[in-house]
This record gives sequence, C-alpha cells and structure tokens, in this order.
Amino acid sequence: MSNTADRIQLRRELRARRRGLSEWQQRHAALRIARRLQHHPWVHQAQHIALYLSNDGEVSLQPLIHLLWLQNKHVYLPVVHPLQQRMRFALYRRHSLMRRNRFDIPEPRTTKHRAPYELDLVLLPLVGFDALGQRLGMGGGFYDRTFARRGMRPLLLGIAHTCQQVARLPNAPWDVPLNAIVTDTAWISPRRPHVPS
Ligand SMILES: Nc1nc2c(c(=O)[nH]1)N(C=O)[C@@H](CNc1ccc(C(=O)N[C@@H](CCC(=O)O)C(=O)O)cc1)CN2
Ligand SMILES: Nc1ncnc2c1ncn2[C@@H]1O[C@H](COP(=O)(O)OP(=O)(O)OP(=O)(O)O)[C@@H](O)[C@H]1O
Repeated sequence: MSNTADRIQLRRELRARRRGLSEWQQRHAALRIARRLQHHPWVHQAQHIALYLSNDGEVSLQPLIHLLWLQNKHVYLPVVHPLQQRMRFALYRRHSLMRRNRFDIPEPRTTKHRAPYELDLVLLPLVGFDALGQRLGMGGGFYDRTFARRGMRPLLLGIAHTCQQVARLPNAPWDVPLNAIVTDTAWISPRRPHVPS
C-alpha cells in the first residue's frame, strides 16, 4: 500500500464508506465528538481554533462549533487559495456571510484572517487513519503544505469516524504528524514505530 494508485483506490473506498453512514449515525458521531472535545484541556486552553464545515460524509462539527461560540472562543475556517493548494484561516462567527469555494464548501467572506502558526488548535477532517496516527486526506496536500513548517503551534487534531480506520497507512515524507486523532469511539495518541538506537 505505498504507490499512488493504491492511495487513490483507498481514498475512494474510505470516502464511500463515510458517505454511506446513515443520518442517525452521522448525528450520533457529531454529538459524541462534541462531548469528547468540549471539556478537553486542548480545547479549554485554546483561544483560536480552526475547524471545518463537513462535506462528503465527514463528521459534522456543528454541535461543537455552537459550544465554542458560547465559550467565546475564536473559531476559524479554512479558505483555499483560488489557484494554489494553500489555505489561510478566516474568522467564523454566527452571522458570517459565506461564499462557496471551488470545491463547493462554504467559506466566510471576511478580511479577518489568522496565519496558520497563530492558531492554537486545528481540527482537521480525515479520510483515513491508522493506529500509529498516520492520516490520509482528500489528496490535495492542503493541510500538509499549510503546516509543513510547524513548530509547537498549532496542535493538530484529526477528526474521523471509527470506520475510517485501516490497518496501516504508508508514511509519506511530507505528511505532517498529528498530535492525536479523535473518533466517535476512541482517542488515538500517535505512537511512532520503535527505532532501535
Ligand atoms: N470540509 C472540508 N473542508 C476543507 C477540506 C476538507 O477536506 N474538508 N480541505 C482539505 O484539504 C480543504 C479543501 N480541499 C478539498 C480537496 C478536495 C475536495 C474534493 O471534493 N475533491 C473532489 C473534486 C472536486 C473538484 O475538483 O471540483 C474529488 O476529489 O472528488 C474537496 C476539498 C479546505 N477545506
Ligand atoms: N509540503 C509540501 N510541499 C509541496 N508539496 C506537497 C507538500 N505536502 C504535500 N505535497 C503534495 O501534495 C500531494 C498530496 O499529498 P497527500 O496525498 O499526502 O494528500 P493528503 O494528505 O491526503 O491531503 P491533505 O493534506 O489536503 O489532507 C502530494 O502529491 C504531495 O507531493
């Protein structure tokens, strides 16, 4: 499972899997993830939090977004560059005016942005993941490029349905490591394979 054709095939299968979840399963997952994250120290300690509006069967963060607004957190959404595979993050408020990007995902129409490294926490949608905490995204390399030169900030937290887990994903050199992955049933802390010294 290391070549590009395998990755494309796996991505197609896992996307079909999450799109196949029922409305009830989706709602249940969204609520469980909101409950799991609501009181987590990473969320509690963060003031500037980027997340996403669900698309293509991704876990909805709508219940969590409402809780974060109630806690007066600053919430941001990714805004994709019209031509390049890069993102910046736009402030998202309850009454933000929105516009759809080239992938038909709504983005805030605002001039209030924050640079990737000025965020405290980023919740990113996963297409697939494994027990080591490796991730598979939509394939655009958006998150990988945006956080390629990350230091301590921001914390990156992958969000996925339990059914997105696979036995093992290949590790690409450009993959940005996640601090953890949260699903509707588990909290996965990445363990790097043991390298003998
Ligand atoms: N909800 C959400 N927002 C997000 C992402 C995401 O994965 N999920 N992104 C994370 O990267 C960025 C957008 N990247 C994306 C990359 C590919 C496709 C996608 O659906 N591609 C279609 C082809 C669509 C087209 O070209 O018109 C496909 O592959 O079938 C969507 C978003 C920023 N916002
Ligand atoms: N830091 C980077 N600089 C330049 N190109 C990159 C970088 N990171 C990833 N890429 C390119 O982006 C493409 C997509 O990468 P990959 O298949 O790992 O996407 P992904 O992790 O699924 O997507 P995403 O990061 O949007 O969730 C690859 O062809 C890779 O060469």
